[in-house]
Amino acid sequence: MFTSDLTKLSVVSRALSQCGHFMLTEGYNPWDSKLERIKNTMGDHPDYLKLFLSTHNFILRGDGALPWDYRHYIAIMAAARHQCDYLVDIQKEMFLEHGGDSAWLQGLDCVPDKLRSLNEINKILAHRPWLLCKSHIIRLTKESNWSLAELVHAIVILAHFHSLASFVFGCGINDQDDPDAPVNNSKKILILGNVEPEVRVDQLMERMRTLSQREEEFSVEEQTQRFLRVDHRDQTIDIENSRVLKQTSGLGHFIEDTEFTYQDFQRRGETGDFPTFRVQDYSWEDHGYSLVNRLYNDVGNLLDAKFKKAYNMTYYTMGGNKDVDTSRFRRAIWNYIHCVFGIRHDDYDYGEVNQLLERSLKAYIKSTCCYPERVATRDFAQVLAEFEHSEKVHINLMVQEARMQAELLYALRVVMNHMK
Ligand SMILES: CC(C)C[C@H](N)C(=O)O
Repeated sequence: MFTSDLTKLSVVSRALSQCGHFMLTEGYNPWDSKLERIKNTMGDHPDYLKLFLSTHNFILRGDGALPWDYRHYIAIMAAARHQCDYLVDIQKEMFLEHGGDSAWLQGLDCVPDKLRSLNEINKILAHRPWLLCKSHIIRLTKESNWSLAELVHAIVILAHFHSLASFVFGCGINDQDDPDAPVNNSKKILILGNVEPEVRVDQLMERMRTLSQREEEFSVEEQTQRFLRVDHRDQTIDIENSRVLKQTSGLGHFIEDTEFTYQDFQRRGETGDFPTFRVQDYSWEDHGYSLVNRLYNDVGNLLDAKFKKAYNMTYYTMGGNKDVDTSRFRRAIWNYIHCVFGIRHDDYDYGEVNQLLERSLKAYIKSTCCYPERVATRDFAQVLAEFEHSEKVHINLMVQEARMQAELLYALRVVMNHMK
C-alpha cells in the first residue's frame, strides 16, 4: 500500500470516528464493505466526508418520523430511479437486516399502498422537480395518510439518494471493476465525444483573473438572456444523451413509468408553463433551512453544514497550480447545476458559465446531474484531463450537493405553500 493510501485511510477512519455519534446503534455497523468505495472516494475530502456521513446516518438511523424499513425501502426506490444497482443492493441488505419484509423486495406491487403512493413524487423529484405541486402533497396527506413530518423525512431520503446516485456514477463507483462494463445488458456510449481540452488550465486561470478585474454592469434584460443562453448553446448535450441506448433496467419493479426522464430547461421555456425558480424568492438559507428543521428535527442543520462545505471548500489549487483563487470556477459549476434545474440566482452573471466551463465539462456535469445512469467510468477518467483525481471528485461533490439542494428547494417551497 502506498503512503498516500495509508494517509487517506487514516483520515477516513478519523472522520468515521468523529461522526460516531449517529452511528451508535446496538450491534449495528452501517458501513458494510460495499460502502468502502464511496468512503474511499470521498476520503479525498475528509472534512466533507465527515458531514456527509453525519447526514447519511442521521436520515437512516437518527430520530425521524419514519420506521427503519420504510427508510431503506424509500432509499431503494430513489436509487432505482437512476438504475443504481450499487446503492440498491446495499439498501436491500440493510432493509432485510432491519426487519424488512422480504416480499416487498419483489417490487412496488407488494408494498403497502402508503409506500407505493410515493412513487409519483420519487419520479418527479428525480427528473423534473419543477412539476411538483400542491396537489401532490394534498393527495399524499389526505388520501395516503402521510403526515407532513413523515413526508418531509421521505423527501429528504429521496433527494439524498438521487444525488448520491449522481456521485456514484459520476465517479465511476458503480462499475469500478470494469470501466466498459455492460450496464443492464447494454453498452454505455461515452457522453464525452472528443475529449481534447478546449481550454487549458493556464487559459482558464487567465480568464478567471480577467473576470475578477472587470466591472461591467448589465441590464436586467441582458442578465435574463444570459441565463437563458447558458443551456441553449448546449442543446446537443441532450441530443447526445438521448442517443445513448435506452436501457432495460433490472430494477424496473421498484419504479413505474420508466420512460419519464429529465426534460431540458430550454424546451420547458418554450411552453412557458414553468417559470424560472428564483432563489431571491425562495432560498435555502432564508426559507428551506428553517422549514425542514421545523418539520424534521434538526436535519436542516446537518444539511446546511454539508451544503456550505461543498460550496465553499477550496484548497487553492487547480490542475497542479497552487495559490489559485478558484471561487469563480466553483461558483460557475454550482450555478450551472442549478440552472439545468431551472433555478436562477439573480445576482449572478451567467455569461461566466460559458466562459469558464468548457463544453465537455458542461456535458459531463449535466449528464451526471440529470442522467447519471448514462455516465461511464471512462467519462470520469477522460473529463478535465489536466485536473487531479481529487479535483474531479471535488466537482462531483458539488454536483451531488447542488442537485440535492435544487430538489429540496422545489419540494420545500411546495410544502410551505401547502401549509399556508
Ligand atoms: C474543483 C477544483 C478545481 C477546486 C480546486 N482544486 C480548489 O481547491 O478550489
